[in-house]
Amino acid sequence: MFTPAPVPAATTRQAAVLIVDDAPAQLGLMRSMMLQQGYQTFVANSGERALAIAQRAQPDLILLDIVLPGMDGMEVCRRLKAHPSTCNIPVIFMSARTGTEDIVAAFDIGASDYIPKPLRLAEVCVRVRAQLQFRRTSMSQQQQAERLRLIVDSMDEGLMVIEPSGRIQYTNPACDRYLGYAAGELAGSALDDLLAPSVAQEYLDLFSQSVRDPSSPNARGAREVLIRQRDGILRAMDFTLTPMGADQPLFVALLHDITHHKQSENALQRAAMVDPLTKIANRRHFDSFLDKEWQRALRSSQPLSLIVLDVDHFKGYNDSLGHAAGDACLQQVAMALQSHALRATDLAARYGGEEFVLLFGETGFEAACALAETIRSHIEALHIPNPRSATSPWVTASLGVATIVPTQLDDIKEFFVHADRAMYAVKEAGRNAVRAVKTGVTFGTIAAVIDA
Ligand SMILES: Nc1nc2c(ncn2[C@@H]2O[C@H](COP(=O)(O)OP(=O)(O)OP(=O)(O)O)[C@@H](O)[C@H]2O)c(=O)[nH]1
Repeated sequence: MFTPAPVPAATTRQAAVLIVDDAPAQLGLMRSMMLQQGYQTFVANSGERALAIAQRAQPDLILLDIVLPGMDGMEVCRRLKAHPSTCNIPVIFMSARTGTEDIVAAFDIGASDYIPKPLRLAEVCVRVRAQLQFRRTSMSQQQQAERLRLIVDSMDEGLMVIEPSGRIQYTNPACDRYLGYAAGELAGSALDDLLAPSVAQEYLDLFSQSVRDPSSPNARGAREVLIRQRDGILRAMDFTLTPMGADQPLFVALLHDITHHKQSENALQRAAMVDPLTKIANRRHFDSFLDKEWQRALRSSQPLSLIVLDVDHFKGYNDSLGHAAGDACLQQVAMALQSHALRATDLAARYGGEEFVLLFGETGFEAACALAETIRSHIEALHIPNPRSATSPWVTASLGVATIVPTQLDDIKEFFVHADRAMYAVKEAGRNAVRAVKTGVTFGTIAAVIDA
């Protein structure tokens, strides 16, 4: 009689085999052989029992006789394959029926192997071992695939698999979440449904270049893009693209949401442009705004007007009412100024201390003088008491206005100096008034000073 050598423990550890046969002698023989091989064994002498044990014990393999009392082996196999908890257990049939039809039918219902009876024990052993080995390999592949799926599903970064045509093949849950889509909804969409046409086209060019020449260094790329969410809102993302190197040319895009980063960057940028006390534009913002408007006026030959405004007797205000009241007063003045600079080409700013500036694009001399006078009377009408002022019981301001139609021969600093000088002239003349000057080569080299 054949006595197979036990298989090494490492390959048989914990492998459990269910043997199903209605002949007790056969069952006993098979069992001792499987035990000898180092397998854990379960036995059943009917189909019903086999199903119950399979469900409960979850063996790694079932050796199944076809001819059984009651439910036959074929039906047992059919039921095992129909049940989610037993469908992956390999079934090896053992039968004296060796006709082609029987064998084909067995494989058709999901058998993994078919051993003819009378059994040759050595053959049974190697077939069992081969099936267990195959199961172990495919289970570890499944586990690996499952682990990868879990990683991709739980990633915080969005992931997209894209075909060279720009068709999206797969998106992970983070990507769906970022863009507001249901699971699987994005599969089949085109990249240009999500990106601006020019950006999508750049990627399509990159895809075809990468397919033509996979070693091309440009086939990878990380950049900041705006991606359209399902609701149409654009979202800033870091988009990193990598060719997958699979049989089929595919690209993996990683999406990292930078909306918050962008928001704080924008907030920082805004903060850098705002005066912290009055919340209107600061000097730096004003200077760059003046530069831009100057260039625009140069191109359009439109007039540009600048008002320099200084609060009168403000030292006295602080000295009598305190620095905190002084701050509140500057805030009120700032709000009043802001309310007169409403167009996109206007800007009111705190230039420093109690000095403010206003720029009015496309605004001529008369309009600027009228505006300055409105602003002066607005501040006076705030009726902020200034007990130490020699000019008025209320807080007042002195305003200098300069208007220019700039040319290449004019100087932006000179323009500012003219407005500043006009303001100082008001101070010298008694404060709480407006003085205006037309300046620059267009109006003549001598500035015309006009009391408004
Ligand atoms: N409360 C407060 N005071 C400020 C601030 N910045 C500047 N000042 C004060 O503004 C005052 C300006 O005083 P001066 O430059 O002497 O001018 P003035 O008293 O307004 O006199 P005239 O300009 O000649 O009418 C100083 O006392 C500064 O301390 C500020 O942010 N808050």
